[in-house]
Amino acid sequence: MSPNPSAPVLTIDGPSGSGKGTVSRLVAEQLGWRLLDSGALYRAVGYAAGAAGLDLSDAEAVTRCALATKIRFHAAADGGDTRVLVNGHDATDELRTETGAAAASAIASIPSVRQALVELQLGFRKQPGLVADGRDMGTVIFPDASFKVFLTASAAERAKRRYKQLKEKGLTVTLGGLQREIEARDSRDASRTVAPLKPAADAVLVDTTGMPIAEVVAKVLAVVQR
Ligand SMILES: Nc1ncnc2c1ncn2[C@@H]1O[C@H](COP(=O)(O)OP(=O)(O)O)[C@@H](O)[C@H]1O
Ligand SMILES: Nc1ccn([C@H]2C[C@H](O)[C@@H](COP(=O)(O)OP(=O)(O)O)O2)c(=O)n1
Repeated sequence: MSPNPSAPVLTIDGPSGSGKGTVSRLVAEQLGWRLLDSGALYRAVGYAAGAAGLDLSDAEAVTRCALATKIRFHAAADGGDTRVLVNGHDATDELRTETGAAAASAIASIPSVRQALVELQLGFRKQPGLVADGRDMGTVIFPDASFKVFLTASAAERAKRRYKQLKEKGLTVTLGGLQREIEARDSRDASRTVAPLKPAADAVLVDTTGMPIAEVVAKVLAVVQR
């Protein structure tokens, strides 16, 4: 099936740990729509560039790498996290680390790398609809989306959520270290010149601090169903 520019799109943007991934997955399930985890694309390119020994600030080399990297999503056989295959290698676990996130954020500030990933992202737009999770879904990739949400939460709560999530995955992290990493990443994502992290003018803002996931999902579904 080819992309369908008339398929409805719900964009869910926001900073790290605001709940985009979790909420996008649940909302896509409820609506029966497809899902685009755009962060996983940037993580995959950062990973491929690192594996190839590239300097992550070398715009030309990383852009060539972004164009050449084969990224595939596969539903996990046990119903767990979707697996991400990078050039045929299941890199899901490496991609979810904070090192993977920092590499993604670094290469994501290169305009030609972002450009290299545009077509791929547009290709996810198919009937019956798409939930697109990221930083610039509502501002740059799908500016004509019918439904746009921007999730936020206090920096302290986002760091606590990420801490719990990574601990549960068995990773060694400290709360203070994570909070610093998340703040550095948010500040880089929000201050870059191309496609910075910011709400689209027509996005509905939802502050999820202290809000249970089910309530966030209900609020987002209400945006689509109103
Ligand atoms: N509203 C919420 N309240 C409590 N925990 C949440 C909430 N939203 C998400 N989480 C948890 O926080 C962690 C990070 O959420 P995630 O969806 O990966 O965020 P993002 O994609 O924005 O980085 C996950 O472990 C998730 O279960
Ligand atoms: N649409 C996107 C998605 C992610 N990025 C970059 C910036 C982010 O710090 C990294 C990782 O994004 P990801 O959504 O996977 O990270 P979080 O789950 O929010 O911590 O990729 C981006 O620049 N544009």
